[in-house]
Amino acid sequence: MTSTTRPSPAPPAGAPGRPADRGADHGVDHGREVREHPAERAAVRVRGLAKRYGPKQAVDGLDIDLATGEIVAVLGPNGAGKTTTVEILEGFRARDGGEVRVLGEDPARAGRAWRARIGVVAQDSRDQAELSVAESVRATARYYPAPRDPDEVVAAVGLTAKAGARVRSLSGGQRRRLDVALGVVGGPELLFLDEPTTGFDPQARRTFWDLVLRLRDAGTTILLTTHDLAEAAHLADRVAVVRDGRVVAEGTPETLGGPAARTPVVTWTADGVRHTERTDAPTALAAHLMATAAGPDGEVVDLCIARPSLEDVYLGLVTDGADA
Ligand SMILES: Nc1ncnc2c1ncn2[C@@H]1O[C@H](COP(=O)(O)OP(=O)(O)OP(=O)(O)O)[C@@H](O)[C@H]1O
Repeated sequence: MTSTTRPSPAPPAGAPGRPADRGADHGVDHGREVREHPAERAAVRVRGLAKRYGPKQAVDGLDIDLATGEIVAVLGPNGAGKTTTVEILEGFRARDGGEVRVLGEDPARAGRAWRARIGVVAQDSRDQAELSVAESVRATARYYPAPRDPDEVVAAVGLTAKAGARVRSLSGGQRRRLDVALGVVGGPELLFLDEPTTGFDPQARRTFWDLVLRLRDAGTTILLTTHDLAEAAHLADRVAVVRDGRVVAEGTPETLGGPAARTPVVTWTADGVRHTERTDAPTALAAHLMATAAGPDGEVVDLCIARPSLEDVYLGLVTDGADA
């Protein structure tokens, strides 16, 4: 990820409603299925986004949509163009080409009222180090017309015990939780979460996931970038895989990559050799192995039948030479 430090989202606006309708129609664009949403349900609509840094085409014709009230996880290898894309959607970076609508406006021209409707949890934020946790959250809440209760937000991210501690004294994971608190205290309609659980311990990560799902259930639209495939599988309604500056696959965590990518894999050991076979009939193969490859005790050694995980499918999509 690039190490740009973005300004905190700020100021006031008219209080927005937050419809929770998450339905969507479907269409086809550039040979890839793209979900089309009626304008009033589209929180984000991006077509043909392009951004170049010198000779590097960082974003190269990227299309993505988010319907109001859904969580979309953007996945992709280092340097794929995720952060650049997100920063353009947040209005913190200019684009070279393409159409972008975020909450109905072009981020390149949107003003303070629009900014107050989005929340940003960036990767790197180091301001407010001398304030306490509670002071920091209250100070940020004051920028917004309809903020959440700061104490409730501190509790929701599990920092009540640290409410009086100075920000600079927090551990890395605690600081990340505070970042999340600062991103959501304004009550955003659309929340950008950039690798939000980096440095969280497993329990804190679970607590955070619950918070994100509660925000989604209350109608918040969430764009999540993460390298944590378990996080994407747990949280996302849809995932989009970015490679070389464009979306090469998208779908639900259960259907990404299509049926072929989900073919079960049977592995077993015979005569000291590990075997792997992909088959749509794993039970029949297991029965065959039991009849032919079982040892004297009737066991097939280390027999395992598994459906490829989201991580397996993702790696197939982003590995060099993969047919995406
Ligand atoms: N400010 C910049 N100046 C020059 N090149 C940049 C700049 N920001 C990003 N790049 C380059 O653009 C490409 C896309 O970077 P970006 O940070 O968007 O990728 P990413 O998908 O977010 O990566 P990561 O997963 O590592 O965070 C990379 O090749 C990166 O080196």
